[in-house]
Amino acid sequence: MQGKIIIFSAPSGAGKTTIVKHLLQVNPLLAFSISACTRDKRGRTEENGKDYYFITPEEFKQKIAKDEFVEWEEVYEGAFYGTLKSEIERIWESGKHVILDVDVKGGLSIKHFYKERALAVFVKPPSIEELAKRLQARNTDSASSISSRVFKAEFEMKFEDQFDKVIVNDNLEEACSKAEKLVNEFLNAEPAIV
Ligand SMILES: Nc1ncnc2c1ncn2[C@@H]1O[C@H](COP(=O)(O)OP(=O)(O)OP(=O)(O)O)[C@@H](O)[C@H]1O
Ligand SMILES: Nc1nc2c(ncn2[C@@H]2O[C@H](COP(=O)(O)O)[C@@H](O)[C@H]2O)c(=O)[nH]1
Repeated sequence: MQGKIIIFSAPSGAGKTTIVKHLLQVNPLLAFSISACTRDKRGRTEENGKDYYFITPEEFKQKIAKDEFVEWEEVYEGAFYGTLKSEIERIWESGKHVILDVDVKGGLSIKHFYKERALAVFVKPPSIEELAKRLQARNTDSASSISSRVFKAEFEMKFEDQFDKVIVNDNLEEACSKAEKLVNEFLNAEPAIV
C-alpha cells in the first residue's frame, strides 16, 4: 500500500484537533503524526509521546541541524513545533496513512513537499468572534496567548484558497461527517504516483 498524508490546518481554536480525534476514532487506517514542540506540557491533560514530543529548545535546534523535520515553525513567539520525518516513516511502515494537525503555514509546506500524496484541508471557524469564544471556553491558554492566537487567526484566514478542501466548522457533527467523506474519497482515489 502506498501511504498517504492528510493535513488538517486551521487557526488555533477552529476545531481541527477535535475533528482529527474524531477521524482517528472512526477510521482505523489513520495514525496521528506526533509533532515535536518546545512549549510546556499542559498539566494533566497532555502526555509526552501521545500529544507531542515535548523537547527543549536546544534539542529542537539539534533536530533542525540534523535535518530531522519535514517542516517546522515558530508557531507562537518562542514556541517551536515541527513535523518529524521519522514519524511519517514510522506510520507508513506500519501500513497506515498519516494524519496531521498543524498550523496553516506548516500545512502548506507539507502539501508542497508531498504534493498529490497529500490532502490539505483548511478548517474554517464560522467567525473570528466564535473562534475567540471557543478558545476562552477551552480554558487552556492565558488571556495574552488567546489574544495572539486570535490576532494570528485573522492573518491565517487569508490562506484558505491555497488548500485542497475547506470545511466550515460551525456544527461539529456536520463538520466531522464532511471530514469523514473527504478523507474516504481521498484514500479511495487512485494511488498518487511519486
Ligand atoms: N463546532 C464546534 N462548536 C463549538 N465548539 C467547538 C466546535 N468544534 C470544536 N469546539 C471546541 O472549541 C475548542 C477548540 O477546538 P480545538 O482544540 O479542536 O481547536 P484547534 O483548532 O485544534 O486549536 P489549537 O490549534 O489551539 O490546538 C475546544 O474546546 C473544542 O471542544
Ligand atoms: N507547523 C507546525 N504546526 C504545528 C505542529 N504541531 C502542532 N502545530 C500547531 O501548533 C499550534 C499550537 O498548538 P497547541 O497545541 O499549542 O494549541 C496548532 O495550530 C497546531 O496545529 C507541527 O509539527 N508543525
